[in-house]
Amino acid sequence: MELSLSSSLHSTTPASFYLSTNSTSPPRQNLGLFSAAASNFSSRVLLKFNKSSILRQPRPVIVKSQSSSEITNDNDDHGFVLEDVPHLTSFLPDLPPYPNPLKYSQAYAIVKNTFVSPEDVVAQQIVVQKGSPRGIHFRRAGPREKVYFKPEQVHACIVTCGGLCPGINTVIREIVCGLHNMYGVDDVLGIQGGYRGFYSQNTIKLTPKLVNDIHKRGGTFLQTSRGGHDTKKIVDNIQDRGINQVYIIGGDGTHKGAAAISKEVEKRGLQVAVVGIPKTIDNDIAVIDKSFGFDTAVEEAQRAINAAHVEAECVANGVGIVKLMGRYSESPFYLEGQGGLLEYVEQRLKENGHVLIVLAEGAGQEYVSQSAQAVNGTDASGNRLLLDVGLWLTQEVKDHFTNVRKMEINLKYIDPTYMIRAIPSNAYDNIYCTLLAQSAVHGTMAGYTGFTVGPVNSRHAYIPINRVTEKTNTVRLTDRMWARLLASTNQPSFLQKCEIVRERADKETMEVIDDMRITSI
Ligand SMILES: Nc1ncnc2c1ncn2[C@@H]1O[C@H](COP(=O)(O)OP(=O)(O)O)[C@@H](O)[C@H]1O
Ligand SMILES: O=P(O)(O)OC[C@H]1O[C@](O)(COP(=O)(O)O)[C@@H](O)[C@@H]1O
Ligand SMILES: [Mg+2]
Repeated sequence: MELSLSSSLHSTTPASFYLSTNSTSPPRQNLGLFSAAASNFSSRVLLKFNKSSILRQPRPVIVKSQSSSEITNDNDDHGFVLEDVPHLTSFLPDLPPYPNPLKYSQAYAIVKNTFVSPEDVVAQQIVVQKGSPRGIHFRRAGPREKVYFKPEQVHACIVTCGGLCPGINTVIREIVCGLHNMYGVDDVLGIQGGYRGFYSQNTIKLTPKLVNDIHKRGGTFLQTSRGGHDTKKIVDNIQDRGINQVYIIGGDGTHKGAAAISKEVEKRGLQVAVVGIPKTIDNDIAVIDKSFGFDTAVEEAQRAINAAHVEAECVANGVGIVKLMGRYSESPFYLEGQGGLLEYVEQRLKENGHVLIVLAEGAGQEYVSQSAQAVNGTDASGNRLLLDVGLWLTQEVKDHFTNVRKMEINLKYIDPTYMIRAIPSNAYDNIYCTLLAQSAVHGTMAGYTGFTVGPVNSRHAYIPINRVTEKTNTVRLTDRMWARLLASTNQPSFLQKCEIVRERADKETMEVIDDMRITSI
């Protein structure tokens, strides 16, 4: 049995490490953690349903911000809440609807239920208790009977922002092909180089022929960038070019930018639908089950972990260290003394002859900054710049065993981070990306705007953008998911007693907050 001390790639994970008795098992994915906190709940825009009437109407009727007391007192709908997405008609009431041409498309010719019922919604929580409020729901994604764009009027554009992630090219391809094959839309523009590409780069006309094979390649066909979001310049450009559908592929930062664009579009009263398609290998986007590319990344990470494992077990006192991406890693750990990482590594070496450590790039930053030149900076998008915890840990482990313990070890450090995110997506992610892209196309054609798409409890939904930007998914060390990992790997938590008490207290506080929130729905 080998020790592998790992952090989660899925990092979602605030936790720094996990130990695995089987280094080939992939890190577990984060399954849609409930992310609403009482503090921002009352300020959220909610559409309360009268189920029998409002749902039948194709567009939202009442959108209002409700105080928690209003929510508590309304028992008519058994606590049913729809967190709706904006519709172009909410600020352009005279916009005419048209019959959806989809049923005339080759693909849908024999489909019985072509359109999603306007009454279909997706529940955010599917584990409920008898008598509990019905809770938050999102509109189900999919084609609608009425559309608010004639195909020949559509001037769409696609932009990709932030870090790379397997599957971006599949999403681009499927938006272009979906618009063309399902709706007969021919005018799709690629904005090159991220947000700044709107105002500083050439554009490229995207056709099904041009993008036909791009899903087989890693990266983004359109290039990407960090920083450079200038809402005014971007919307000026959208207006100047006559663009009326904007498909924005990116992570949390990109979605903040998309929200700003959508607001500005509404302020100017433009018929422009803005949709975000959530992307990140960090799998830390709130509400949705899992972000595309994550599955591919986990698979690829295993190759690095396996290699480190082979290297470690084939020598005496072999130590393998693998660093994976995951910016926010908040689980504290310590090196020295009783219960520390070094003591545990030694114990594993004595028991098994080798040890494997997998850590998140965001882990232990406070230690690295003590020994290295602190950068304390941010990248062009405002994300914290990280010091190399892998190199730091490598040095610490070497020093400890060579100089303090006088033990000979054989250490190999592998940093596969950019290799992992630069590969093409696997079959699972390709199917997922196709669904995301087609859902986005149906949503914008139906006139929805300021939304993002993604699976919620396995059903694709239209989610208000602010829901995915207001909070980042993290793995809570006090949740059963983390305990399952510890139970599977038999690793210690590396938390000191006081931290365990603090974590538990946080959990209890969170539970009280959750209770308050549920009561108030
Ligand atoms: N708060 C924000 N408001 C507007 N634009 C933002 C904001 N945060 C990030 N962006 C823009 O979104 C783009 C991508 O953000 P970044 O954080 O690099 O990647 P990701 O979207 O993958 O999280 C960048 O061009 C950045 O300027
Ligand atoms: O070196 P870069 O390009 O800034 O990317 C590093 C970061 O990008 C990521 O892969 C993804 O981050 P985003 O989803 O915010 O783009 C992080 O895991 C990592 O910290
Ligand atoms: Mg991000």
